Amino acid sequence: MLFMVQMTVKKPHDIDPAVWADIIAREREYGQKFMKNGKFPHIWRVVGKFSNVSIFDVESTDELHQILSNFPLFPYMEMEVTALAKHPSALN
Ligand SMILES: O=C(O)C[C@H]1C=CC(=O)O1
Repeated sequence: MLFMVQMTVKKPHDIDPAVWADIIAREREYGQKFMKNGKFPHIWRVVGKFSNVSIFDVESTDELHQILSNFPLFPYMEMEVTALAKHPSALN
């Protein structure tokens, strides 16, 4: 099942820079684990925003929720999830 997820980061203005840097480092490591195993094949930056558009390829909505809710940045992100279906004009 394919999902498009837009994640928008809401950085607390008063967060300790070292704490934030640690969260960002753990976020990268956690996300790249799913990029390597094929469950998170795309991530794109939304130009001009601290936001991304990502594609997840998972078995179920429960699996997607499990992955998303364990992102270290989860408490600091708004997420919009869109289920994707094959387009009839798609060549592959
Ligand atoms: O920088 C971001 O857009 C936040 C974030 C969410 C997943 C990831 O790898 O980074």
